[in-house]
Amino acid sequence: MARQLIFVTGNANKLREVRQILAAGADAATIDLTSQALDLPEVQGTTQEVARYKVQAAAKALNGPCITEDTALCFDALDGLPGPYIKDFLARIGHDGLNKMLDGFSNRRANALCTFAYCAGPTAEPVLFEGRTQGRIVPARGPSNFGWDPIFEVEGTGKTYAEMEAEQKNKLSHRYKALEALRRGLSQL
Ligand SMILES: O=c1[nH]c(=O)c2ncn([C@@H]3O[C@H](COP(=O)(O)OP(=O)(O)OP(=O)(O)O)[C@@H](O)[C@H]3O)c2[nH]1
Ligand SMILES: [Mg+2]
Repeated sequence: MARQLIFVTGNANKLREVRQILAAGADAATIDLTSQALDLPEVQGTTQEVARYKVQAAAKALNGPCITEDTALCFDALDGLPGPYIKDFLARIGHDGLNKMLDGFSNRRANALCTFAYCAGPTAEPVLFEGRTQGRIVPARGPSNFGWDPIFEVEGTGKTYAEMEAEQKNKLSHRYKALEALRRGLSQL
């Protein structure tokens, strides 16, 4: 029987990709997803601390099981920053500003890190599932429909996420890899 899960997110783009990835999976029937947008505090810390805190707050608010997702964009030259703070950086300095941040460095490598967190209920310990995709930061190319997609060129493809069709992004993305880990992990819980 399919496991019923509430995905707590306020980000419609994340939800769309998660639904697409689940629908394309071989075992599409194993997760039955609904979603809810809750305004949750997001603490500062490592990506893992942010993820744990957020899913626990969501499970308390819902008084039941749920998943949350956190996406970090980690620059090698900045030892992983902006990381989980990418949302504020993007909102304040945009694609150009993020590119300029790296102009003083020879290394423009970055990785996109997706962390799904599952929490079984208000007092349960969160379980985390990560997926990472390597790339580099480039001047924006492709449609600006989703966050920093136009400035993240995926290693080995010559394309930014924004230049890819949904099918291509959803087969190699940080979110796809984390969702695969979540699927495997949940089947063992
Ligand atoms: O170009 C992109 N391609 C992606 O694949 C992607 N995934 C997330 N993001 C953006 O990175 C920040 C993460 O922040 P975030 O994880 O806290 O998300 P959020 O606050 O929007 O939603 P949520 O916390 O309610 O789930 C936000 O600005 C998101 O829009 C992406 N941008
Ligand atoms: Mg958020």
